[in-house]
Amino acid sequence: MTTIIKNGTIVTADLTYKADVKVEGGVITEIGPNLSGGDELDATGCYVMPGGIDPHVHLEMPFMGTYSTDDFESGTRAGLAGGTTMVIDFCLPSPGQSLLEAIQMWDNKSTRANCDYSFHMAITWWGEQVFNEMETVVKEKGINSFKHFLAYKGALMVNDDELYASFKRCAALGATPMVHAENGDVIAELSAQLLAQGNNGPEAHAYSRPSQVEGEATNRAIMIADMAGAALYVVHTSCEESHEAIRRARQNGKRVWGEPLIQHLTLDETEYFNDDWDHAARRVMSPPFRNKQHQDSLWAGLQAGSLSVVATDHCAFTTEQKRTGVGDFTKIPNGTGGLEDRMPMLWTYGVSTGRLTMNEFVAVTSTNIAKIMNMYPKKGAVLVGADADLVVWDPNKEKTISANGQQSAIDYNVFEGKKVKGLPRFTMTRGMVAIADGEVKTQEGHGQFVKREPNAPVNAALSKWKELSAPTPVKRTGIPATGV
Ligand SMILES: NC(=O)NCCC(=O)O
Ligand SMILES: [Zn+2]
Ligand SMILES: [Zn+2]
Repeated sequence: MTTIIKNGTIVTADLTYKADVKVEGGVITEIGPNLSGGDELDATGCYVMPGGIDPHVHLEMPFMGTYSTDDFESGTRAGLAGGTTMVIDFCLPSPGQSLLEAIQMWDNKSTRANCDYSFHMAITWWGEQVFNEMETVVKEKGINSFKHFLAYKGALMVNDDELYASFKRCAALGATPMVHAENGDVIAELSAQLLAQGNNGPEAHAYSRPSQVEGEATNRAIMIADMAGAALYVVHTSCEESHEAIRRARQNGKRVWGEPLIQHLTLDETEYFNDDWDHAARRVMSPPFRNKQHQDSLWAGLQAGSLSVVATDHCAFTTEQKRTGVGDFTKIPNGTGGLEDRMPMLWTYGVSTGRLTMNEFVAVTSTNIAKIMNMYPKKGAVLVGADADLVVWDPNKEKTISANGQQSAIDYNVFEGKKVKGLPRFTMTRGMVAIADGEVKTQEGHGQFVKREPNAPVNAALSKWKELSAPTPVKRTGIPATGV
């Protein structure tokens, strides 16, 4: 089947120009003026951009005694409705479980995906088996990124010795370690203290995770990665302290990326002070929403390039699930939604306000992610030969975000009432039109797993540099005799 996207303006991470796009067999086969010979999609007045890639989602995630409600079907449908054409989920082995067995479980869940997807592997425990299986995960399973939690003590958290060992293994395999950077020990202490003082509402979740716990853990992870010779991807960077550590590291030549979430960019801590318990609990996530100064820092980081991508950490729980934590904030399942709204929210609050150019928008929602995760230009590009994961973006289309009519399976939306201007006219996943003028035409199971090779250019450059600058013995001529 041949489709021509006609009369649009192509916007990539570095170019803006008028051209038509021909799509055949799921890939882009021609770009140029006046193309014909297929079904036509009218892109008059629209921008034709690489579809969004969300590098951080948790679909049907087993967490805090339950499962996140959006699964690979509803989650990817929500993504497509908002212009996102690929997601990367986290494969989470339970303690002691084989990494390969966990991949099998994630493979089973993801067969329902409506768009392409990939996995990061989480390192949730450490031992010889994990060390050995990491090689198979990279070389045979096509996963080149490994996530480490410094928070969630007693559950997903790993200690510094495990972190250093795993980071070294990642470096040796040409893979990228990732980190959820919050100091889990301090959070556990603060949480117990708050509960003992009668502070048990959702606002105490924010009190228990001040920005210092994030700044400390980010800096620690950066330094440990540097000593291990590994690059580092810091997920959900939410505050100036964490951004500062990332900014400093990058200025010093360290290969570190920071990932703010659309929620942290546009929602703030006052949400937790709402006197409706449900309203506040629905917004409980880690790290919590911050104040305006932290938000300004994140926006500035996207502008300056010290922060690289925008994600959602989509991990959606229903109100019923959130209510598990009535009387004890530590039991409120952590996570919020955002897959459907990331692109329109970032366009409205970023591009339309002049904080980001359109090209920067494409970079942080798609191209930078494809490059860091080593799947560019198959993904994240409008180029001949690239997958036809495209969004025809109408900058004049408007809506007010509401849980009513959303694709996500949960019963509320943390962006409820926000007015957005800039929405998909068409979203195309590997050549298939999944969204057409608001009409959802997704096909369950259309999504395919995207294998990602190790040794991305930056990882390869870093390992060469680390090899050249490794400690070497000094060649001496005059060595005194021993035992004299
Ligand atoms: N972020 C969050 O609160 N939930 C999802 C799991 C994680 O990424 O920490
Ligand atoms: Zn996290
Ligand atoms: Zn997450």
